[in-house]
Amino acid sequence: MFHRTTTGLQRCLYIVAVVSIIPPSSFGQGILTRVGDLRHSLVPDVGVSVQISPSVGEIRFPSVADRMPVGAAVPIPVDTSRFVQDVADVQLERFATAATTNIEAQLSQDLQFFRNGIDKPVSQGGIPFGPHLLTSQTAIDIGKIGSLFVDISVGAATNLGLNASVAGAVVSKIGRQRLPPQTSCPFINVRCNPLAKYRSIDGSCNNLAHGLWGRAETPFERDFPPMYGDGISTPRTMDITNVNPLPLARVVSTAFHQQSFASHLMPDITHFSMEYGQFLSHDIQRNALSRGKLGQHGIDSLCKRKILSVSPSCFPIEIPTTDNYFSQFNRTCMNFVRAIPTPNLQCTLGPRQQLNQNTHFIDASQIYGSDSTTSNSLRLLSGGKILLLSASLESGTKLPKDTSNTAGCILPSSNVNVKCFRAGDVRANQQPALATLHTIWMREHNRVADKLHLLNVDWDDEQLYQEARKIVGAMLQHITYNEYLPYILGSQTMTQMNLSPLSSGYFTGYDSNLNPTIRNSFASAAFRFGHSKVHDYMASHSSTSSSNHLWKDVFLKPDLMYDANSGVTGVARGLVQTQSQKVDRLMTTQLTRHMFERFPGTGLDLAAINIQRGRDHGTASYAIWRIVCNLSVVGHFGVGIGGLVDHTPADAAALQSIYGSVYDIDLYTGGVSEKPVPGSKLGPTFNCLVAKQFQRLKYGDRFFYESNNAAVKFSPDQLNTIRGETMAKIMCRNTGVSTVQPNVFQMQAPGNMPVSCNTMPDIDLSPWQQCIDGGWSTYGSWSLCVGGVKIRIRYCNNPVPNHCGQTCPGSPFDIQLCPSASGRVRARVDVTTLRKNLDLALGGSRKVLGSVDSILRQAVSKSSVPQITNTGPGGLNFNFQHRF
Ligand code: HEM
Ligand SMILES: [Ca+2]
Repeated sequence: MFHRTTTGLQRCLYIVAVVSIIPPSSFGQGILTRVGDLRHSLVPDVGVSVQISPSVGEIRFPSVADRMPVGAAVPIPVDTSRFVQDVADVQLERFATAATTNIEAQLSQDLQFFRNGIDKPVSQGGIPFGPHLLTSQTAIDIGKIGSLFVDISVGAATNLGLNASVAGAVVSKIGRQRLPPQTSCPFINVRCNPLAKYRSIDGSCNNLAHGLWGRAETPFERDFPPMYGDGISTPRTMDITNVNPLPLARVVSTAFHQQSFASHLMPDITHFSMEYGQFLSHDIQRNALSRGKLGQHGIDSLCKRKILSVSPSCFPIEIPTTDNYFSQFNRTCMNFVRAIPTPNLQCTLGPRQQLNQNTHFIDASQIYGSDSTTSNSLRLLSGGKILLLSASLESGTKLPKDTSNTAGCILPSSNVNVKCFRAGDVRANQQPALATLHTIWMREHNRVADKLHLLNVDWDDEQLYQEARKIVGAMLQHITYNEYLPYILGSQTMTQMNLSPLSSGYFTGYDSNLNPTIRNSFASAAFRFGHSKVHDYMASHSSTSSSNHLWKDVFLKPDLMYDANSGVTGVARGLVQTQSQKVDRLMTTQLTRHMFERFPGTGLDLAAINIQRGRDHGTASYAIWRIVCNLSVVGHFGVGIGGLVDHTPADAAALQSIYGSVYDIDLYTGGVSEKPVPGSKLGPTFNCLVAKQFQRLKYGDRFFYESNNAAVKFSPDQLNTIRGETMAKIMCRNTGVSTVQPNVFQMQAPGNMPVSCNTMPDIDLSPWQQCIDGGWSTYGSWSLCVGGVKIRIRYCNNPVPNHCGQTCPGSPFDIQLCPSASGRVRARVDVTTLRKNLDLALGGSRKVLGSVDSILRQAVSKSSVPQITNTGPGGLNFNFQHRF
C-alpha cells in the first residue's frame, strides 16, 4: 500500500509509530517508534523532548501484525503526493457531501434523544449525570461542525485504505494542505486591543498575536497525538495487539481503584486542599459533553443493545454480571456519553479533538463566567457587585438562585424557597463543598467592590466590577501558586519549574510564544488525581457539633447551604478540620458506586468514568506519557529496570492481572497509582503533566498577576497587597469561621495552629485609591488674558502624601486660550510646556499663590517659553503674541 522508497524525501512524510522490528521475546512482536518521530509529533512549546538512552535508541511497542508492516528497520516514507492526488478536491467534496447528510440525520435525532434518553436532567426523572451535561449552545454548535470534520477525516482515511496506526497522521498531513469543503471554521481570529487593561470575559486576546489561545469554547491542545480505535475518532477499545478488547473501565475500577479506607488519609493535607483543587479545575476546564444522537431509546436500552455504532455519542460503561456491587441490582451498564468532537483551532482535517467551554486561564471564570451572557446575568450592575442573595435565610449572603432549576438539582419538597445556585460555572451545584467555595469567593468580590467604591467614589459600576474582578483573579492565582501547588508538586518541582511567586518585584517571564491551552491529557487524566483525594464524607462543623455527610446524600442538593450552622461556615470549618485521602489508586465508594445516586443501585463510578473518558479522548496510554515526560521507558510489568519502576510491587502486580500489556494501561490508572515523588503528592508522570500545565498557565498568561506588562500590571504597592493574601484570610472574611490555621491547605500542626480571625488583618485596598485630583480645592476664577491665555488656579488642601507619594498630584493650573483678538499671525506655543514651567515656578509650594500674572511672568522668564512647537492633537496649540 505504501511507497517504500527512501528517495524523494521532500515529498514524503514519516508516519509516526510505524516502524517495526523483530522485538525482544518478552514483548512478542514489537514496533519501534523513532525518537525523532515522537519528538516531531510533540507540540513544540511544551519543552518536552523524548530522550532515550542511545543503547535503547528507540521506543518499543508490542506489534500489531495486521496494522503494521513487520520487518522494516527504517521509517516508512509515505508519498504524500499520492494522497494529495487521491484526496483531490472532488474527493473531499464527496466526503463532505456524504458527511453533511450523515450529520444532519444525526442532529435531527439529537433533541429527541435528549428528551427520551440518557441525559435527561434529574428534575425530569432521568438518571443523572449531574451538571456535567449542561453543555453550552455554543459548544453544541461547534460540535456539529466538529462532527462534520471527523466524518470527512474518516471518509478520507477509509477511501485511502489507511489503517488505524497511520490514519491520524496522514489525514492531518492532508488537512494541512487543504481545508475541507462545505465547512465553516468556528474559530475565527479576533482583533485585539493591546492597551486593554482587563482580561476579556471569554479569555480572548490574552495573547495579542494568537487571540484565540486560551479562549473559552476552544479545543484542548495535545502534547502527543491521540490514539483512537480507527486512528481518527472511535474510542480506544482494543488492546495494543488489536486482538483482545481492553479490560472494561468498570473492571479496572473495581479491581484497582476500590476502595479507599481510613488508613488512606493524608496526615498533613486538609480536605480543603481537595475542594480547592476542584474549584480551581472548574476555572480552567469544562469538557463539552455530547447531548446524544439517537431518538427512541433511553439509556438502558442503549446499553443493553450496545448500539454504539448507531449512536456514536453513546459509549456506555459496561458492568459485568459478576460486579461486586451493581450485580445485586442487575445493572449491566452505566450512563456515559462521549465528549463532543470539535475541529482543531486551525480547522484542518485530522483526528477528533475535544472542547473546553471555560477560559483556559486561571482568571476566576468559575466565579464570573466564561461568556458575556453569563457574566452579565450574574452582575448587580450597581457598585461593581455581583448578584448575591441577601442574608434572609442564613447569616451571610448566598449565590443567586437558579429559580428555574436549569442545573437539574434535587430540591426538597418541604421548602420551596430552597433552590440551587447560579455561578460562573454551572457545576457549582454539584455538591455543597464546591458551592461553599463559590460563595466565599463571590462574597469576597462584593467586599472588594464595596471597599474600592469607598476609596474611589467617582468610579462607575464597570470600573468597580473590573477592578474587583482583577483583584479577585489575582488572589486566586496567588493562592494557587503560593499555597495550593507547593503541597501538590513539592518545593523541588516548584523551584525547578520556576513556579513559586516572587517575594518582590515583577515577573518578567511572559512568553508570547507559549500556548497556555489546557492539555487534553491534563483534563482527561492528570488533574483528575484529585478524585483520589476525596474523603468518604463531607464534614460540616458548627461551633458546637459536627456532622459527617456521605457525599451520596448531598450530591446536587443545596439544602445544607441554607442552614446557618451547617451552611457555608459549617462546611468551611469541616473542610479545614478534616483530612484528604491520599493520592493513590484507591477512590472512595462514594464516588465509585454512589456518585449522583438517587436511590440504591443508580449511582455512577467516577474512576470508571475517568478511564472511559480517557479512551473516549483517544488519550495515549500511561507508558507513552512517561516517554513524553522524559521518564524511564516502561516495557514490562516488573518493578525493575525497564518496568513499572514508580509503582509498588503490589500495584504493579495488580496492574498485570488487569492489563495484557503495559502499553494498555490507561493514563489515569497508571498515573494516579505511582509512588509520590519525594516532597510531592503525585508520582513522576502526573507531577510532570500537572507542573507543565501550571507552568504554561503562568508563563503563557499575559495577565499573570505578577506581570510587568505595562498595560495590565499592578502598582508595586498593589502587588504587595495581593502577595499578603492567604486563603485563610479570605475564609475568615467571608464566613462565620472565627479561628483557623493560617495555612488552610495543611492540617493543624505546630507552626500551623489555629489563630483567631481577628489577628488576620482585612485587606488594605488603599493602593487602589486613584492618584488623581485628591485634595485639590475647586478652581478659582479665570485670570485676565495674559499673552493670549487665561489661567485659573486651585489649591492643595491635603498636605499628607497619598499612597502614590504625592500630596496633590497633577497641576494647580488650568490654562485656556483667550479668544483671538485680531487676525495677526501668531507663533505657536506649547501649552504643556507652559504648564510645566508654571508648575516649576510654583516649586511645589502649597502656599496661597500670588497673582496669576506674576506667577506667569516668573514661570515664563525662567524658561525658554515661548516655544514654537506643535503639541499635536487635542486642540492645545495656540498663538502666543505677548512676550514678557
Ligand atoms: C466530590 C468531589 C468531586 C466530584 C463529585 C467530581 C466529579 C467529577 C465528574 C462527574 C466529572 C466529569 C467526568 C467526565 O465525564 O469525564 C469530573 C471531571 C473532572 N474532575 Fe472532578 N470531581 C470531584 C473532585 C475533583 C477534584 C478534587 C479535582 C482535582 C483536584 C477534580 C478534577 C477534575 C477534572 C480535571 C475533571 C475533568 C474536567 C473537564 O475536563 O471537564 N475533580 N469530576
Ligand atoms: Ca478560566
